[in-house]
Amino acid sequence: MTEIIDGKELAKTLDNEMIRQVGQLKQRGVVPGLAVIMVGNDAASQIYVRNKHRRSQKIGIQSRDITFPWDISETELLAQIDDLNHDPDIDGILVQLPLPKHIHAKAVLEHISPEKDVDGFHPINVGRLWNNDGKIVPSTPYGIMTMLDRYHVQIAGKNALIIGRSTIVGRPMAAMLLNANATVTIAHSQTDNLKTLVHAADILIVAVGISHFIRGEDIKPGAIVIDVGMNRDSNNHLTGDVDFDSAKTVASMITPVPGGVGPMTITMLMQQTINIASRRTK
Ligand SMILES: Nc1nc(=O)c2c([nH]1)NC[C@@H]1CN(c3ccc(C(=O)N[C@@H](CCC(=O)O)C(=O)O)cc3)C=[N+]21
Ligand SMILES: [Mg+2]
Repeated sequence: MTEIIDGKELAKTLDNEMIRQVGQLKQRGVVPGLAVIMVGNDAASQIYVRNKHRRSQKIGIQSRDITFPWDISETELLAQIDDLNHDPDIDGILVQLPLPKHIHAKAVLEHISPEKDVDGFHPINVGRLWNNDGKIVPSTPYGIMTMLDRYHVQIAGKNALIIGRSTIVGRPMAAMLLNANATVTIAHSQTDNLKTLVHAADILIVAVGISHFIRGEDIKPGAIVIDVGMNRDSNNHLTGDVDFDSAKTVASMITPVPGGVGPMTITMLMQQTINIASRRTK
């Protein structure tokens, strides 16, 4: 029987665990604070920021949304980050991506204090993760690791294939699976013989941004399939990188889209804000 990994349901379970954690912090006088900076008014980003705000309120995290017009200068944006870096009420700072072309995203991300970099995109946190000493790590792969853990997937010794090498999913996913003792392969658009690699994968993570890129016939029977894709079809419905219906008949466990990886990304953002707050000393 194929098991559906229900990210939405697991997110609810973890919300309740976080509500308790926040309650304990409040007894110490600590309220976790998350600042989300959005530049411009991209519709998809607005929905995502609103979801984060709602989830924060449910859990008891103080969330501060800061929106700037599309034409804000890089200097102004950096000044806002300086303020938040020094604000004792703020534990986590997230700058919603993508940023406008005239702003150097790399300079902005590197300006965030590594101790408040709740996305885990700062080079210090990237280095810590690859040293198997991660303190704050990217939320999407962390959410995937949490799903694998809570569904009791054995990772050590398994062939894990990640398709996609982005800095927000593929690369940190590889580091986390390596840290968990998988044998890790990263495939990408230049990879030869992808079909052979996919057929050998016990754990398959697909993050390519192409609807139905992987089908049931591609997969090793019994594989665990994690779909990171969030594509919009012609009816504006969300579709994954995996053809769920055919893959479901071959995989032993599989994540749906929506309701799989997406809800867990926000969950891990919240969890890490709480983790940072719990390290406060005063
Ligand atoms: N600095 C930064 N950090 C991010 O983590 C970040 C970002 N910028 N920019 C945009 C993307 C996108 N992203 C999503 C997270 C969760 C869902 C999510 O909850 N999806 C649900 C519902 C989606 C729906 O129905 O529209 C699901 O998959 O079931 C979606 C999108 C985080 N991002
Ligand atoms: Mg740019």
